[in-house]
Amino acid sequence: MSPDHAVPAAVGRRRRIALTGGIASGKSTVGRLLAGHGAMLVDYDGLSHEVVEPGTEGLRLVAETFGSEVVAEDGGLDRAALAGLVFADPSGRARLEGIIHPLVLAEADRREASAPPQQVVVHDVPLLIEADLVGGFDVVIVTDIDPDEQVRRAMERDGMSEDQARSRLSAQATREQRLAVADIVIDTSGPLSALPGVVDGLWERLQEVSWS
Ligand SMILES: CC(C)(COP(=O)(O)OP(=O)(O)OC[C@H]1O[C@@H](n2cnc3c(N)ncnc32)[C@H](O)[C@@H]1O)[C@@H](O)C(=O)NCCC(=O)NCCS
Ligand SMILES: Nc1ncnc2c1ncn2[C@@H]1O[C@H](COP(=O)(O)OP(=O)(O)OP(=O)(O)O)[C@@H](O)[C@H]1O
Repeated sequence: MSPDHAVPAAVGRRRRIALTGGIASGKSTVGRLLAGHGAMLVDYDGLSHEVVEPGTEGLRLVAETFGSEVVAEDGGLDRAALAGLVFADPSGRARLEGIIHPLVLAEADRREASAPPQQVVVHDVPLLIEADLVGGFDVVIVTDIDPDEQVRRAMERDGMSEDQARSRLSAQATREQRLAVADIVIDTSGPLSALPGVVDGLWERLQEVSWS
């Protein structure tokens, strides 16, 4: 955790925390550990998959926009085919985001609305900066590692080629842009085994926030 970033006094009823970071920077791992402490976790990547499941309006709109080549034989979304299109083409990516983001944001609101008033709600939002969502949260947590290590981890976790990993990275905000909006920075460059202890400290720090 960076000592340079003070946690601000928070506003609002529920304790709304944004957890962001670039691809394979460790967001989901930190999010799961926070959920283990009692936070409600709203996983935007997970929601972005749910809103295009077979039979959804989301999948219908994506197929209408990008054509049958992005629909797999089983009727589900061919995610690899769609990734190949949109990460090579910013205008295609903007069209996809125009379909997916409103659906994800509406569902995220619904999930949060089911939480009790004092609940800490952690929104795992990969594109917090890109989608201009920073202002809606009490605290912004950023998972941070060197971009070359992100590429290595994405390749190992997802079986991506280096080109594929780098094209996702270049579709995202820069490390500097993220650090500029962070209230709390979690350095995930260490071993995975060190992260539970780091998140224990993070949880304690969140208890000290003066929520109003
Ligand atoms: C193109 C798609 C089908 C590729 O699917 P795939 O299973 O390979 O990736 P998945 O959705 O699991 O995302 C993995 C990671 O890729 C990165 N990523 C995803 N979408 C984007 C995007 N539009 N811009 C930049 N990075 C992105 C994020 O770091 C994310 O954590 C998918 O990423 C997608 O639908 N993207 C648009 C929706 C979106 O913006 N999702 C981000 C969270 S709301
Ligand atoms: N110290 C560490 N902290 C977090 N993750 C680590 C660490 N060391 C290795 N990893 C690995 O890095 C990979 C990426 O982690 P994770 O899935 O949490 O990232 P993410 O930011 O949620 O990724 P994405 O946005 O692409 O879904 C995982 O395979 C994880 O096990």
